Amino acid sequence: MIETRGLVHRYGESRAVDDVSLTLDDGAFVVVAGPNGSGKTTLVRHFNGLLTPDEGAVLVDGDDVTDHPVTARSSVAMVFQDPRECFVAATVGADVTFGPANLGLSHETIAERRQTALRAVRMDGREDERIDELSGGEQARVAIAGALAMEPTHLVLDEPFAGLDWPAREAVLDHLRRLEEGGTGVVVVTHDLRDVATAADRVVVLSEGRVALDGPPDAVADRLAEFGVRPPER
Ligand SMILES: Nc1ncnc2c1ncn2[C@@H]1O[C@H](COP(=O)(O)OP(=O)(O)OP(=O)(O)O)[C@@H](O)[C@H]1O
Repeated sequence: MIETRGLVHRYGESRAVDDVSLTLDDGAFVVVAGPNGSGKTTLVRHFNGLLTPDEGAVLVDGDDVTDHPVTARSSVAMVFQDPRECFVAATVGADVTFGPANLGLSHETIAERRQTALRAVRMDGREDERIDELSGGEQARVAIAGALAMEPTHLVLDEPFAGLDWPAREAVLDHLRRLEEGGTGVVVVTHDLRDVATAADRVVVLSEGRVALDGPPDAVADRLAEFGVRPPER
């Protein structure tokens, strides 16, 4: 479970996240939406301790992430908006293997995880390719595979569909749905609900750093446009 309590994040005088209290259950598919600059990225970067609260706290499974950053990072995997921020190795296979190898798993388990993760994003068979020679969409898929291979209790993806074509979106979304059914919490940042409406259990809409709407997609759908969020198609 990820919990924020009265979370405030400031950049200078301005409050990018302003008193946000949320509880995100394991096994839920939560969309964080809102207009540009509403604080989505800043909020989710607190979920695994990448940022430090100016006020309030963030807890992962009851532990304050500021005091337990290592636990937070192994429980909550993050895929950044710019996939190049995620990479730690030169080739596809080495990158996806890095996280599980650090967990001290057996070679067999690591290979299985790499295979499953790459298949989920339709990048299997491309282990030896250099990441810097891939297209933006392919890089995004490798970044997602790297997070999937960690088999975290929560997976947080910031605008994961931006560079992907439809087949890749569908493949990733299918895999996210399966993860959620298996008990993994999934958090997706987006400003277009059409990508995720069929999978989402809950939509949290931020406006100027505050929670403006919070509920199941159907319950919030009519008010999304007010906050610059593209509603799901019906
Ligand atoms: N490193 C930073 N330094 C100063 N201000 C920042 C920084 N990062 C973000 N901001 C500001 O904080 C506010 C929230 O930004 P944030 O990126 O969290 O919003 P967002 O909803 O994710 O936006 P987008 O949809 O454009 O990615 C914005 O006004 C932004 O300009």
